[in-house]
Amino acid sequence: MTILDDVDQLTTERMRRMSPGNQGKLPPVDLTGLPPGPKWPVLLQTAGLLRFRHWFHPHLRKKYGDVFTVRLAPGGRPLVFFTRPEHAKEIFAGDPEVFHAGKANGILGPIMGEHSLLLQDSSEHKRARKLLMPAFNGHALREYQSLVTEVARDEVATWRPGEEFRSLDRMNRLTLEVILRVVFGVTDESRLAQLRPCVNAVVNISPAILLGWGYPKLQKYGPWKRTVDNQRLLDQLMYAEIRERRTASDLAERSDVLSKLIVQGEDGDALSDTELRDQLVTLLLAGHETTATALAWALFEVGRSPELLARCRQAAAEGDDDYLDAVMKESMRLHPVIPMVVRTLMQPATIAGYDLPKGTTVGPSIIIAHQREDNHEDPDAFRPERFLGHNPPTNTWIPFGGGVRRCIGAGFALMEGVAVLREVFAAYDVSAVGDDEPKVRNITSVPRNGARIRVTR
Ligand code: HEM
Repeated sequence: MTILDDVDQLTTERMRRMSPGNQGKLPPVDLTGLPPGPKWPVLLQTAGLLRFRHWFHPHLRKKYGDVFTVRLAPGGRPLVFFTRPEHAKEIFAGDPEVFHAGKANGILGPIMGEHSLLLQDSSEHKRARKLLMPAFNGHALREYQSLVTEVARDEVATWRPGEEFRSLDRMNRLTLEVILRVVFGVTDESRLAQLRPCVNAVVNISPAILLGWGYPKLQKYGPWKRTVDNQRLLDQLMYAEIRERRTASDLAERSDVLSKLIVQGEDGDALSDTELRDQLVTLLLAGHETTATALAWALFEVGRSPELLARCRQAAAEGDDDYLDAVMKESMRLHPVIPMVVRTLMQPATIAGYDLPKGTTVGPSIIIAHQREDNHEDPDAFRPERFLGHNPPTNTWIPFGGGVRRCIGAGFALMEGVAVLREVFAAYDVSAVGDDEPKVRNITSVPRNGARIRVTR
C-alpha cells in the first residue's frame, strides 16, 4: 500500500466512523420542572436559535427572565440558557465528568476527527489539553509574535490608499495565512499554494455540506463529492507535512505550533500522526474565522469614530499594545463571535436552583452576558477604556467560554489581534463605510456587509 492509499483509507474510515448517524445517541430527557420557555413548535424554536439568535436571546430573556429553556429539533431536546454571571460560574466550574462539551460538537466529527480537542471529554480531553497547552502558553505566544507581525505586514502592504473593501474578507485571508504559517508551520511555497484553496474550501461548512455528513450516500454526488475529494487532498497534504516535520533537522528551533506539539511529545506521551492531524484541523476551524471576525468588527468600530482612530494610531506609533488589546476585547464584547457555549449533563445537576435531569444541555448566553446593563455600563457603546487597567468582573465577559474548556487559543487570538491592529494603524487611517449588523454564519456571527472600511493615509 502506498502512503497515498494509506491516507485515503484513513479519510474514508474517519468520515464513516464520525458520521452523525454512527455517533452514540443521548438518552431521552424528562421535561418536567425545566425552566420556562416558548411553547412554539420545535422547528420554529430551532430556527429562532440558529438563524435569528440576536433577536431571540434578548426576546426570551425579556419574556421568561434570567433562565429559560429552548427546545431543539430533532426530537425537542431541551437547551437551558443562563444569563447571570454566578450561573455561568456554576456551569464553567462543573465537574468535567458530568458537564460534557464534546457531545454538542459531534456534528463536526467527520472533518475534525475523534481526537479533536473540541470533541473529546473526560480523561481523553484532559490528556489532549495537557499535550496542547505548552504550545499556547505565554512563552510560546511570544515566539509566534514576529511571524504573525510579518504576515500582517505583508497583508497590509497589498492595500492601496483610498481603497474601500470588506475588511472581513481581508482579515479572513490574513488569519488563514497565520494558521498555515504559524500554526501548521508550512514554509514550502508550493505546498502553501496547494493548501490555500484546499483549506479555504474546508472551512466553508454550509448547512448543505453538513447534510452530506449526516447522509454518507450523498457523498457520491455533486457538492458533497467535491467536499470529500477536497478533504482527501487536505489530509494528503497534512500527513505529508507531519511526516516530513518529524524528521526535520531544525525541529527543536522552529517556532510553529505543529513543531512544538511534536517536540513536546518526545519526552514521553506523544501525539500520533492521526492525533496531530485532528488537532491541526481543529485549530484551523476554531481559530481562523473567529479571529478574522473579531478583527473586522474592531476595524469597523474604530473607523466609526475619529477620536478612537486617533487613539489607535497613537497606540500603534508608541507601541501601546494595552490599548490595542482593549480594542480587541471590546470588539468581542459588543459583537460576540460565538453566541453561546454549551455542556450536556451526563448526570442530574442543580444550576441556579433548578434540578436538571441527565441529558439536558445547558449553557451561558454570551450575547446576553455582554449586553446586560448590570454587567457593562452603557452596553451598546464601543468603549475600549472598559478594559484598560482592570478586567471586568468574572464571567461578565466570556467570549472565549470558561472553565476547563475555555478557548485554548484565547491568548493566541489576542496576540494576533494586537499585532494586526498595530500594523494597520501604523500605516493607515480607517473609516467605516455604511452600516453593519451581525448575521448568523453557521456557528459564528459575522458582520452582514463584511464590515466595509476605506483606508487612507
Ligand atoms: C476571537 C477569536 C476566538 C474566539 C471568539 C474563540 C471562542 C471560543 C469558544 C467560545 C470556545 C468554547 C469554549 C467553551 O466551551 O467554554 C473555544 C474553544 C476552542 N478554541 Fe477558540 N476562539 C477564538 C480563537 C481561537 C484560536 C486562535 C484558536 C487556535 C489557534 C482556537 C482554538 C480553540 C480550541 C482548540 C477550542 C476547544 C477547547 C477545548 O474544548 O478544550 N480558538 N473558542
